[in-house]
Amino acid sequence: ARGAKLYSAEDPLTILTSDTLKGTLRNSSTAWLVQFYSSWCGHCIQYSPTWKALAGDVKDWEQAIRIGVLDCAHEKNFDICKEFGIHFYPTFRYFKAHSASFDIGKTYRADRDLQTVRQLMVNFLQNHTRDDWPVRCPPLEPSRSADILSLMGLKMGHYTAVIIEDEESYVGREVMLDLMAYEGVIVKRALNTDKSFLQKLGITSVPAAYLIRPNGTHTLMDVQKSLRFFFSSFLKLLPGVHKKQSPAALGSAVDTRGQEEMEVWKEFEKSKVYMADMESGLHYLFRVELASHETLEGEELKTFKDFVTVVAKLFPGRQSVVKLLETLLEWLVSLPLERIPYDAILDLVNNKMRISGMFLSEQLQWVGCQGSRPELRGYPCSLWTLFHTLTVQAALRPDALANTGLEEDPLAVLQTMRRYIGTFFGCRECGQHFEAMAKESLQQVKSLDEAVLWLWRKHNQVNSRLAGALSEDPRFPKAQWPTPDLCPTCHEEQEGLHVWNEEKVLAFLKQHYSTGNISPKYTSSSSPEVHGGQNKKTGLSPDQKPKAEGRGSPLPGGSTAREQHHGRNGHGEASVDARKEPKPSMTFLVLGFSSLDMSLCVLLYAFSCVFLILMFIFFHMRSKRWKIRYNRLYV
Ligand SMILES: Cc1cc2nc3c(=O)[nH]c(=O)nc-3n(C[C@H](O)[C@H](O)[C@H](O)COP(=O)(O)OP(=O)(O)OC[C@H]3O[C@@H](n4cnc5c(N)ncnc54)[C@H](O)[C@@H]3O)c2cc1C
Repeated sequence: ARGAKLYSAEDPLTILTSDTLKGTLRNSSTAWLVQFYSSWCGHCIQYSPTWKALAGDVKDWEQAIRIGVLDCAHEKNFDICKEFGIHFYPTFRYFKAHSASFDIGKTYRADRDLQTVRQLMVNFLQNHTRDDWPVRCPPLEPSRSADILSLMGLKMGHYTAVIIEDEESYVGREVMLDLMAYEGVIVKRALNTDKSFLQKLGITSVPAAYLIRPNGTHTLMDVQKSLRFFFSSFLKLLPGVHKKQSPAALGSAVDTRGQEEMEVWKEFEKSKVYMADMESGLHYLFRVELASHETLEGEELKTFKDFVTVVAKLFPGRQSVVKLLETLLEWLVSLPLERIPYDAILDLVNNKMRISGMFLSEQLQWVGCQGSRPELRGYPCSLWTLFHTLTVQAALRPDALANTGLEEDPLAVLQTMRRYIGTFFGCRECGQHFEAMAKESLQQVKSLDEAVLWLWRKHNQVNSRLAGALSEDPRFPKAQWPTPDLCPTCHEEQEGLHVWNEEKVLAFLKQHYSTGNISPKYTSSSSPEVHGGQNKKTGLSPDQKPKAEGRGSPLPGGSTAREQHHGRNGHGEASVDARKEPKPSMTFLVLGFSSLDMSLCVLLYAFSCVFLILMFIFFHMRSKRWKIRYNRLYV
C-alpha cells in the first residue's frame, strides 16, 4: 500500500478518496476542479507544488469553486478511477455545481502555469447557467456604468469597489472572487467602453479601481500597482471589512485515514534484480493500469496482444506466472474477437477458472524499486526493469519468439515497449518523451544486442534529464548507470573525458538482467493458506521458492504485508476494498465461470438444439420417402 504523500491534510485543498468522491461532487453547492493523479508519476510529482500554490491562491473562492485531488495509485481508489475513466495522469476534471446525477466531469488540460489555470476556473464558473449557479458565488458579469453612477452618494453601510477594465481582463472577476468570503465590501466590475464614464471617474488607464465608501463618498482607489493582489489586499484591510465565518462543513470530505502507513524497509543488493519488483509491476499493469480500459479493440488490442506475446515468451519468471501469461496468450490467439471486454481478461489474470499452477500475486512488494517515501519509485522503476530484462532475454534466447510473427524482428521488444508506453502508460508526458526518443533513433537498431544497448542509452538519457527533479528519490539519485562500483570496466577515460566501453556495458547488462541474477527474495507465496484456495501445485522451481520473510511478514501495527495491501486503516478496521468485491460470476461444480463463458455456453446450447431438430426432420423425411418408395408403410 502506498500513501498519498504528494498532498497532506495541511495543504489548502481537499483530499478525496473512493469513499468521498461521489458524495462530495453530487449536488455540491460549489463547482469542483479535481486532479486525478498517481503518486508514482514523475510529472504529477513535479506539478504538485503548482497545484498546492493554486489551491492556496484561490482559497477564498471555495464557496464558489473548490480544488481537490485523488490518488489513483492508492489501491483503495483503483475502482473509482476506473469508473471515472482515468487513463492518464494527471487528469484534470471540472465538475459543475448542483450536478444531481452521476457525472464524471469534463477533462481539460490544467498542467499549466498558475495564472492560466486560475483564469480557466473563472471561465468554468461563468459556464454555469442561472439555474445551477453556485449559491454563494457573486454574479461575475460587468455592471452598467449608469448603475455604478447611481450608487455614488448613497449611504449603504458597506464599501463598494468597482474594478474598471477591458473586456479581456480577468482582474475584476478575480478580485470579486477574492472578496466573496468577506463582509463589509461588495466588488463590482465595469468595462472601459463608456468614455464619458471614465472621464467622470478620472480614469486614464485600466485596470483601475474606484471606491464608494459606506457613507456615500467616493474616490479612486490608491494602490501602488494595478494588479489583482494589490486591489484585493487593499480591500481586505479596509476598516470594518472582515472574513465571514466559513461553514464548518467545508473540509469534511478530507479523509487521510490509512495513508500514514509505512512499510518496513527491505534490505536488498543493488547488483541484483528482484523478481518481486517485476511481479508487482505486472500485477499493477494488468489489474490497475490496463483495467482502466473497459474494452480493448483495434490498435489497443494489437498492442496488448503483442505485449502479452513478448512477456509470455521472454519473461524469465516463476512457472506459475509464466503459465498465466502463456494461458492468456493462447486465449488471445484462439479468440477471433475484434473487441475484448477487459473484464474477461481480468477474469483470466485472476484465474477465475481455477486452472492448476497459474497465479500472479496481488501484492505490491517493491524491493530493488522501493522508495524512501511511498510516492517515489515503485511502478515506473519496475517497468524499466521488466523491459531491460526482456531485451536481454531476447538477445540471450533468440529463438524464444519463434512462431509468434515477431521472430525476425530485432526491434520486437522495443517496438512493443514503445507502443505499450505510448498507449497505456499512465504518465502521458513520459510516453511523449519516450516516443520522441524512439522516433529519433530506434530505426538504427539492427540486432538484438543493439536493442539492449539502445534501451540502456535511452534510460540514461532519461536519468540525466530527471536528475535533481522532485521525483528523484534522494536515497537513489539519478545517475548514469551502471555506476563504477557496479561495473568498473564499463568506464574509461579518453583525453580526460569519461567514455563508456560499450562492449563491457553489453556484457554487464546481459549478466545483470539474466535469469541467474534475478533474486526470488520477497516474492509472495502462492500457497492456498495465503491466497484463499489457490491451487497447491504452484509449479515453483526449487531454486525459486520464496523465502520465509516474504510471507506476510509483520509490519508496523501488527498487520501483515497483505493486510496493508488491502488497506487496513489506522484504527485497525479492515477498510472496504471495492476491487476485491466478487464480480458477478457463476459457481458451478466448484468452477468459476465468467459471464462471457456463460454466454458462450448458452449460444452453443442453442446451436446444438437447432442442429438436433434439423437432423431429426432430415431423417424423418428420409424414412418417409423410403417407406413410400418401397411401399412398406407398415414398417
Ligand atoms: C519509458 C519510461 C519513460 C519515463 N519518462 C519519464 C519522464 O519523462 N519524466 C519523469 O518524471 N519520469 C519518467 N519516467 C519515470 C522515471 O524514469 C523513473 O522510472 C522514476 O523516476 C523512478 O526512478 P528510479 O530511481 O526508481 O530509477 P529508474 O530510472 O526507474 O530505474 C530503475 C532501475 O533500473 C536500473 N537502471 C537505471 N538506469 C539504467 C540504464 N540506463 N540501463 C539499464 N538499467 C538501468 C537501476 O537498477 C534502477 O534502479 C519514465 C519511466 C518509463 C518506464
